[in-house]
Amino acid sequence: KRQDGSASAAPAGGTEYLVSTSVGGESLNLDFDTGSADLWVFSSSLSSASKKGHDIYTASKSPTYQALSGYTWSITYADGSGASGKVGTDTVTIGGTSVTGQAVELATKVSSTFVSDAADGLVGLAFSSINTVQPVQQQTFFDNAQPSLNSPLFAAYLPYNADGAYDFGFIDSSKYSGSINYATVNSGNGFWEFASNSYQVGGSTFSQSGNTGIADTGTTLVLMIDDAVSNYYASVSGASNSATYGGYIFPCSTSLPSLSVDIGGNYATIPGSLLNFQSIDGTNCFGGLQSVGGGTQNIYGDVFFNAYYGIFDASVPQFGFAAL
Ligand SMILES: CC[C@H](C)[C@H](NC(=O)[C@H](C)NC(=O)[C@@H](CCSC)NC[C@@H](N)Cc1ccccc1)C(=O)O
Repeated sequence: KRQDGSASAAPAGGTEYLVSTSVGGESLNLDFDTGSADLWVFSSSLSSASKKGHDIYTASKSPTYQALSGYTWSITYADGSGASGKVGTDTVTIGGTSVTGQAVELATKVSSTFVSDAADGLVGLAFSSINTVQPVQQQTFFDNAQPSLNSPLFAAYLPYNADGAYDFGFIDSSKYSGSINYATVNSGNGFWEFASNSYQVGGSTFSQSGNTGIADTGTTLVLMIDDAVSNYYASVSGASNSATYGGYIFPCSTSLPSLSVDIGGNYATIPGSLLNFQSIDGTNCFGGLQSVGGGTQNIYGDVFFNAYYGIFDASVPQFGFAAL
């Protein structure tokens, strides 16, 4: 099948990776998000204030756009951000993979964080069961593309501070080293979710039995339960949980321990060097591991993918990971 392809993902300000995507022949920089299932774009229907700094999709300029009249969407994300609007279909092309009749969700409202964010919208790559379109739920780009791919999978290559890629339909052996470990995915909540029963800080092992992990390329950091976060920073000299900065900070000169997380029975190890997210003021730095806020779902975001090539395989479904 000829639709396999790779799309380049550029790091935007260190907080996300954006992929240049063609929607009805119009080019937009979209955030590929394995933690949600709506493909939505900044549209001409937004207020001019909301459009500021963004590429905009104008349905009337696309010869292939078809309105789905009366259809709406509305999404809320874990960080409190959200967007809503109307729906149509159009041809969406990502790298070498093209889907005709893809549901394209036109934002008529976006929350303030999206206005200031670099992305011109999101491509949801979680399971279509959590797509928010009403009255008829729509399929993700990946679900629509699957029949034309060699294998029903895509892979995320998101190296630190360097251009990455999303590979559709194939696993690129030049993008990782060693072997791939796989975890069985439970798609019951609509996520690429798997068992994550323990973790290691430096050489110490801690249990979090019954907890899960979610592979979420749309989340910047690694977000874990409070116990894991406090156990980690207990071994970071000078660390403190800052209300001002909304998370753990520490002296930038501190060397950080590695963090290993159990993914379906195998550990993935994130080196300490990747867990210093960014400098706040030259003296203190903000950690790449922060609290998920509650519940038993850990979110393994871009900081995880900075260390591992992630394989999202719908055939089982399963999540594979291999060291970069
Ligand atoms: C409060 C919202 C809860 C979390 C839930 N929403 C979700 O789970 C949505 C689909 N997913 C998300 O909020 C998270 C995964 C949460 S795991 C429980 N991923 C998507 C997020 N990274 C997208 C994003 C990208 C860039 C900037 C901001 C946000 C719901 O609608 O009920």
